Order: sequence, then structure tokens, then C-alpha cells
Amino acid sequence: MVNLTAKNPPQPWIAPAAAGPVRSTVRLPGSKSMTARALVLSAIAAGPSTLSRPLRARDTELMAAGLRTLGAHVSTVDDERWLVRPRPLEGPATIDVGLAGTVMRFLPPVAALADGPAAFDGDPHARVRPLAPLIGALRSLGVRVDAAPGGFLPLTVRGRGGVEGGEVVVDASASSQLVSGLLLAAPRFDRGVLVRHVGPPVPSAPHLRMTVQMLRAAGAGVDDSTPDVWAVEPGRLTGRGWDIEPDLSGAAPFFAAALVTGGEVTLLGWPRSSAQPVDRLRALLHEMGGEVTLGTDGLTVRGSGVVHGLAADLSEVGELTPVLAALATLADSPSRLYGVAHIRGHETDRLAALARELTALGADVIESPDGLEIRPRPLRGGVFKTYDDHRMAHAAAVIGLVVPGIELEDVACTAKTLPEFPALWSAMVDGGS
Ligand SMILES: O=C(O)C1=C[C@@H](OP(=O)(O)O)[C@@H](O)[C@H](O)C1
Ligand SMILES: C=C(OP(=O)(O)O)C(=O)O
Repeated sequence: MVNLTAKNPPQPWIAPAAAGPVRSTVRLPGSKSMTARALVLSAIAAGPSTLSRPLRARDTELMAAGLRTLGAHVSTVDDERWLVRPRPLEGPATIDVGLAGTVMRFLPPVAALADGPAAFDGDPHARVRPLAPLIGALRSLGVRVDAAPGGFLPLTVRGRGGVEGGEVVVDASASSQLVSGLLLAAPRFDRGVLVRHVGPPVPSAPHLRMTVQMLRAAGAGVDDSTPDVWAVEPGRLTGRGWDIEPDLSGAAPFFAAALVTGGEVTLLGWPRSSAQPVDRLRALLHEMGGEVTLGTDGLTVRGSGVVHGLAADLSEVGELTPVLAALATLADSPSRLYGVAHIRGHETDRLAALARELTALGADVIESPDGLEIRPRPLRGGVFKTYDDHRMAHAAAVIGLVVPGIELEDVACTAKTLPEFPALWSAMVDGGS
């Protein structure tokens, strides 16, 4: 089996151009966010759990490996069904977070429950991703954490076999994951937790709703009725079967392909009711000229071949910014994408990276503190740097459908959430499914 936990060497790739409208049916693996949460909740539950159709990618393999190192039994042998059997959590443990925000923010609170130290580190860029509010919150809950100055990786959580818990104030404006991490482990804290956010708005509200929804599904008592306050009661979580939905953010570039080529792409296996922000994506793609429909076979996006500009606050769906920015460069009118200052703390500073790389292809892009203004102009081929960011690669692939000669410096970074991306993309362009 391929070792997905390691960072792969750079793999240059020429984005395939579409000869005409793409018509394709794609089956994508499970949501990264749901897989990560299901793994954590299962590892701290009172009984065994299964994950059906999980995501096998670098981020989720690292999550599984981290939980295993802390003592849980996690079997990922079967692609369709992962098995988690909780066991006592223990150090010493060494945890590689790679470049995964989910691993670096969800596992330190779990490690605080372990008996013994857990050392965390990751890829070079992981050492600059925001973590200080989580470290501060853990410390104020009585957990000993040794961290680099400023509150970054590498760090060591010195678990003592339990966490008292209680009330904590965090500024989670840099990432919703800072709250999700505290909430997910909190049913195992002696007094549970009450997290109060103070600061500029927390981004990615749908991901916080997913955290609350999955905690409740595992049997936790959660109160999120007051804005910016979340309370999790202490209690036993039940082991259960988790059905993981296909990854909506991973589907975004495939849907974008329907828009730019005037084609039709169907994502198979989409549920009737979803924990992911499908209505928001539907509205955004509609404004850009696409039609999104939910049928018995899945979620279908149809494009007309004309892409319209978009003015949108993307704070709830920051992950979509790279693909929407790529669409904006191919639109018939200008776009303004805003509300996403926090994506400067993602896999790379996405606003700076998009401004630089899209400008190099000939687009007119103005970077603001919290977004991008994009005025479409004719684009040319050229080398596109991906900065280890899977979603930069997705953006370049979308443009490459209609602008010949887009060369990605590295497509291997897509292994973070979808190792099959290059193959699935080529199959879609070639008319396969
Ligand atoms: O909790 C999660 O699974 C995620 C939350 C979001 O993080 P931010 O709030 O840092 O944007 C999102 O962008 C990330 O890809 C996944
Ligand atoms: C921001 C992202 O990832 P992470 O979970 O590493 O924050 C992303 O996948 O777009």
C-alpha cells in the first residue's frame, strides 16, 4: 500500500485542456472533515465504531496514525470500511501533523487525556499555522503544554490521564478548528467544556455546525444556542457506524469544470440531507452561471459555457476560494471575493499565492487584506506554483481546461485530500467517468 503519511516529492503536471464540454459522472471519496471528526470521536468513545466510505488521503491517514500512536486501534486496511476500537490513551507518543489543520488542532486536546507526553510537529509550513489560541485554552484548562515561542509547532502536550475542563475563552478568528478541537475531546473532560469566542468573527460556521452535529450523533450533550458560545457536557460517547458523505470541497473543481466548459458533471452518492454547505455552493455556482440539481443519481452541475463574475463574502466557505478565484479569472465580469483574511493561515497564504500565480497567467488581481478583486483578461499558459496547497492545484487545473499550457509545478500536493486527483481529472477531461 502507498504510504500516504509521507510528503511526496514534487510532481510536475501539465493540466489537460478540454476539447469541448466535459460530461462526466464522478465518484469521490468521503469528506475530509467528516472523516477526521469520526476518527476522533470513535477513538474516545466507549465502544467500537466503523467509518463507511471514509477519505483515504494524507490528512486522514495522519489522523489515524496519530490516534494509533496515542493507543487507539484504528484499522484502515479496507478502503470502504475503517474500524476504530478505543483503548486507553497513553504517551509517550510522537505525532506528525503533516500540513493538516485538523490533525494539529484536533489531536492536542485528545493527547491531553492521555497518560504521558505527546510530541507534535509537522511540515515546515505547519509551524507557522495559527495554534496559539488552542495552546492557551489547553493551558487555562490545566493542561501542561511546552510550545515554541509565540505558540506554534513543535509542541509537547504533557497529558496526565485526564483533563478537568471547565470554562475557557478563545479568539478563534484565525480558524474554526481551534474551537472544534476543544469541543470534540470535551465529553471526556471531567467537567466538559464551555468555550466562549471573543474576537473578530469565527470563520467556517458550517464546520462548527458539523462538529456539533457529529458530537450529538455520538451521544454528547451540546448547547450551541448562544452565538459564539459552545458548551459540551461530560459523558460517555457511544461507538457507532459513521456514513461519510462525499467531499463537497473536493468536488468543487469538478463542478467548476462544468461551468467553464459548458458541460455537465454529476457527483455520485450525494445524500438527501448533508452536513456540508451544499446550499451555499449551489447559490455561488448559480450566481456564476451554473445550475445545481439534486437527483436520484447524485448532485449535478450544468454550465452554460459563460461564467459570470461573483461578489461574495466567503467567510463561511473559505476552502472554496481558490477554485472560485480561478472561475473568476474566466468570467465575463469582475469579481470581488472577501471575508477570507483567515485563509492566509491555510496551507499557504492563499490570498497572496492566488494573487501572485493568477497575475502571472495574465489576470488582473488586486489583493486586499481579506480578499481578492479579479478583473478577467485573456490568460496565457505558464508555470503555476502550488505552494504545497492542494486547492492551488485545483485552481490551476480549472484554468488549464480552457487555457492551454498551464504547468503545475507540483500536483503531488493533491494527496493531502484526494490522491486520485490527477487520474480522476484526466478521466473527466477524456470523457471517462
Ligand atoms: O474543521 C474542519 O474540518 C475544517 C474547517 C475549516 O478550517 P478554517 O476554519 O481554518 O478555515 C476548513 O477550511 C478546513 O479545510 C476544514
Ligand atoms: C484549509 C484546509 O485544510 P486544513 O484542514 O489543513 O486547514 C483545506 O483543506 O482547504
